[in-house]
Amino acid sequence: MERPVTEADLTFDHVPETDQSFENALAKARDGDRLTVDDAIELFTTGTDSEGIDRKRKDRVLQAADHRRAEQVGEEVTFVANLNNNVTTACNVGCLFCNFKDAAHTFERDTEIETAGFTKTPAESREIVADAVDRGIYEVTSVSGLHPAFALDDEHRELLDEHPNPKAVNYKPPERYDTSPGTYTEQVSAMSVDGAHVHSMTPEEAYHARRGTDWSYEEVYRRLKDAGLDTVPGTAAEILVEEVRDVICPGKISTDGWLEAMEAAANVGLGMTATIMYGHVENEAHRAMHLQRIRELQDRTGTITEFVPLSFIHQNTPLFEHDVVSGGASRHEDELMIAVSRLFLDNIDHIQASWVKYGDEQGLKMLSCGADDYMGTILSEEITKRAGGGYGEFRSFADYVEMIASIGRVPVERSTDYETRRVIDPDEPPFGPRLGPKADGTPLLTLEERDARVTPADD
Ligand SMILES: C[S@@+](CC[C@H](N)C(=O)[O-])C[C@H]1O[C@@H](n2cnc3c(N)ncnc32)[C@H](O)[C@@H]1O
Ligand SMILES: Nc1c(NC[C@H](O)[C@H](O)[C@H](O)CO)[nH]c(=O)[nH]c1=O
Ligand SMILES: N[C@@H](Cc1ccc(O)cc1)C(=O)O
Ligand code: SF4
Repeated sequence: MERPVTEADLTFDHVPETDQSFENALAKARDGDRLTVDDAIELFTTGTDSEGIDRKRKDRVLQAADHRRAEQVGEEVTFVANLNNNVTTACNVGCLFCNFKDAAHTFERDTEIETAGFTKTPAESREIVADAVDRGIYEVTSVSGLHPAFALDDEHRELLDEHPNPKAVNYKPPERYDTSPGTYTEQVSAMSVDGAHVHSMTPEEAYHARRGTDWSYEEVYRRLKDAGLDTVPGTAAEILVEEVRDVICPGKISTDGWLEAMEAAANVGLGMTATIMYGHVENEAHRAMHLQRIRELQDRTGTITEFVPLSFIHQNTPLFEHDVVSGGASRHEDELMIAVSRLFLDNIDHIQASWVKYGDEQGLKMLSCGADDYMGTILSEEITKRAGGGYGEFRSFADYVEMIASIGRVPVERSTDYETRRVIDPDEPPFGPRLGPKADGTPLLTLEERDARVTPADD
């Protein structure tokens, strides 16, 4: 049954209305012309001239995107041997789509409440990454809550300790907490084990890492790069339109702030991904405007290696629990999101299909709707799982090769920046990984499989 939508009620200035026609927009997409926001709205809605998604028109959009993918990047499907290591769930930003966070006061020493979350010290992060590097991974993705004790580095810590109003800058000293996350630079350098690629520090985290100072984002990212940061995850983007952010994440960095931080990361020579988190309160006009902001950013920087559509996982989130939304995107909307991203973002080579969000079967389908990257092994997942997603936390190279070969495409192991690639022959197991400092072709196993291997038999 449809749940009633509450009053906050979502009357938006931007609505999916255009002077364009679906057929014109599709013709432009097929010809490779640069699409406008109106064109994208027509493709997302399969025509604003009719209600709902028209299946036949949708299939034509997906075909155009699949065709563009083949022209632009060929038949290879890439993936990476990586680990997610999130440092802390402590966060007070209060995004209404998020259930990853735990209220920061539950982590304090003198509280009666037992926290449901976690914080890792830099030494703990290092151990987790070192163990995964031994298993063959070579990238660590690390995104975290904005723990009030986190500082960029020792100098930032001193400034925060001397700040006249620490509360105003969301700071409490590490002594107040059971476990201290240390500083961002300590965490980044701890995770750079044996040259593992560190993919971390979203614009929202970079904002936290300069709070209470007059440092530029360039200054922050430069220090992080010196500590071992390699690339930046373009999450925290959500929908880059203020009227949507006002509803789903009023406490978060603004659209302009996000763009400024990303441009600064690019200016100091860091590569990055970009994302959209869709399927909640936004409409097709917002999705199209978001794509335009990403395309303009890439025109200025050229440093975005891939675009990752993140389908909103609704089950355990405040937006769903408070009846602001009645669910996430439909399968048709998911497919159109991938396809229109491919057609609109003519300056970004790779579109990722996230199996964490879509599952294996639908993730695989996305590879024929415009996507050409199939994410990574990740070994651990907290954000989607806590939101109620149930598609698991690990894909082995054997799974990847089997799935990709089953749709007649070519499995390719890649580095995070796509600079290094290894084409895998599905007839030549074991499949690896092979690109990491300790990756020798031994298959990555689930922890259970690994334990079963090293535990001697009882009898
Ligand atoms: C959980 S945050 C962690 C990093 C940092 N706190 C930040 O906001 O950038 C990372 C991203 O996860 C995504 N995310 C969070 N909750 C989600 C949900 N319920 N469904 C889909 N994506 C979600 C959002 O795009 C968010 O920016
Ligand atoms: N799409 C999701 C990712 N993507 C991260 C990738 O695996 C990889 O780090 C990136 O391609 C850079 O090389 N990670 C998640 O945890 N959840 C996702 O939905
Ligand atoms: N997709 C991001 C990383 C990420 C995405 C979603 C998550 O839930 C967590 C992390 C990137 O590749 O840059
Ligand atoms: S999305 Fe990030 S900033 Fe927002 S509440 Fe979740 S962890 Fe905090």
